[in-house]
Amino acid sequence: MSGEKGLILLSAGGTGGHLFPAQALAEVLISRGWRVDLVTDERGDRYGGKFPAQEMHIIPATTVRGGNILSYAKTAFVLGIGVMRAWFLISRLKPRVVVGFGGYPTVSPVIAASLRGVRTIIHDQNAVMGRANRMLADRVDAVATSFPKVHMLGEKNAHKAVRTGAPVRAAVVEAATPYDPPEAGGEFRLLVFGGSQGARIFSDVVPGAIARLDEAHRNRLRLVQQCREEDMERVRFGYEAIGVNAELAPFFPDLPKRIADAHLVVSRSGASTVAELAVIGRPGMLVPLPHAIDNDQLLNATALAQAKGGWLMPQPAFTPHRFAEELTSRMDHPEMLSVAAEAARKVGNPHAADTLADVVEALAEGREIPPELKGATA
Ligand SMILES: CC(=O)N[C@H]1[C@@H](OP(=O)(O)OP(=O)(O)OC[C@H]2O[C@@H](n3ccc(=O)[nH]c3=O)[C@H](O)[C@@H]2O)O[C@H](CO)[C@@H](O)[C@@H]1O
Repeated sequence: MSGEKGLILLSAGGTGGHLFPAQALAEVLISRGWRVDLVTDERGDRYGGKFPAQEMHIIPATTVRGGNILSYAKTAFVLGIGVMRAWFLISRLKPRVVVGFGGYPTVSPVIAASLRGVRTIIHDQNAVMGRANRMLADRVDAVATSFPKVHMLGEKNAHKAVRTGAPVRAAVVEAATPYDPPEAGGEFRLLVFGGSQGARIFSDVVPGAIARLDEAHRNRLRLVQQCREEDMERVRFGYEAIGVNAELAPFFPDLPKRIADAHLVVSRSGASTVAELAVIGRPGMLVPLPHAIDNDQLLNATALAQAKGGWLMPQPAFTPHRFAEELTSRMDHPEMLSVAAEAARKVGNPHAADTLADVVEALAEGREIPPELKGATA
C-alpha cells in the first residue's frame, strides 16, 4: 500500500522549473510505496501541474536581497521564522529524507532537517548551481545534478555530487515516440512556448515572422503557441489578420504530448524544457532568457545545440526577419529536423527520476549511494 515505507519530504520553490522535477520524483517514490509530502510557498498550487503529494505544506520564504541593513534584517527574520516552522513540521512528520529542488522556499526545510539530523539531498536542474542550493551545499548529505559538470558547486562539496540527470514526469517518458518528419508541401506543426511562466519575446517576434512567410509556407502551418494572458489579445489579432489558425493558451497542461506532436519546437531553454525535448526527441530552436543571473539558460541550450539536437538562437538575433528565414529553411529541409530529433533523443535521459529515487531510497535506508553515480565535477 502506498506510504507504507515511510515519508519523504520534498521541498521546491513554487514555480514550474523546480516543481516539475519534484513531481517527477514524487511519482516514482509513490509507486515504490513511499508517502510523499511537499513543502513550498504560496505559488505552489498555481504551477500548472498536479502534484501527487499526500499533503502540501506552505512555509513563508523570501528571496535574499542585498542593499541595506533593513533588507538583510528582514531576510534574516523571515528565514528564522521559516526555519522554526520547518523545525516543528519536521518534528511532527518525521520524514526519512528531505529533498530540496531549489528556490528559496527550500532553504528553511533543508536547514531545519539538517539541524534535526534528518538526511538531506538537493537536486540542481541547471548547469550552474542556483543560489538557494549554493547556500545549502555545505549542509546536505548529497547534491544530485542534471549535468556532468556543475558550476558553482565548489571543490569542497564536489565529493557530494551524484549525477542523476534531470527528472522528467511520466507523461514526458510516455510521449517519447519516433519522430515523424513533415512531408514535402504538407502540414507543418510548430509549437512555441516560453517555460512555466511564458515569455513575451515569442508574442513580440513570432507573429511578425509568420506574416513574412510566403503564402505557400504560411498555408502549411499549424501553430500552437503559449502566450501570456496580457499578450493574448494582440497575438490573436495578429494571426487573424494574416489568416493563420493558431491555438493560443497561457499554459498547456498536456505540453509533453504537444511536444511529441510538433515538427519543430521554438522555446526558452529552462532546464526541464531542454530535458523534455531531449527525452521526447524533438528538434528545438532555443532562445535562452538573456541577462539571467547565472546565464543558466544559455548553458542549457548550448549543451543541446552542441549535441546537434537543436539550434541556439540568442535573443538579439531572434528577429521576425531572421526567424522567418530559419523557419522557411527548416520547412524546406525536413531531413535537418529528423537529424536533430535523433541527436536530441540520444542525449535524453528518461531514467533520471528513477535514478534520483534510488539515491533517495539509499539515504532513507542508511545505505551507501551507488558508487557508479558519483562523479559530477565542480
Ligand atoms: C525565468 C526563469 O526563472 N527560468 C528558470 C526556470 O524556468 P521555468 O520555470 O520556465 O522552467 P523549465 O523550463 O525548467 O520548465 C518549464 C516546465 O513547464 C512545463 N510547461 C511549460 C509551458 C506550458 O504551457 N506547459 C507546461 O507544462 C514544461 O513542460 C516544463 O516542465 O527554472 C528553470 C529550472 O531551474 C531554469 O533553468 C530557468 O532559467
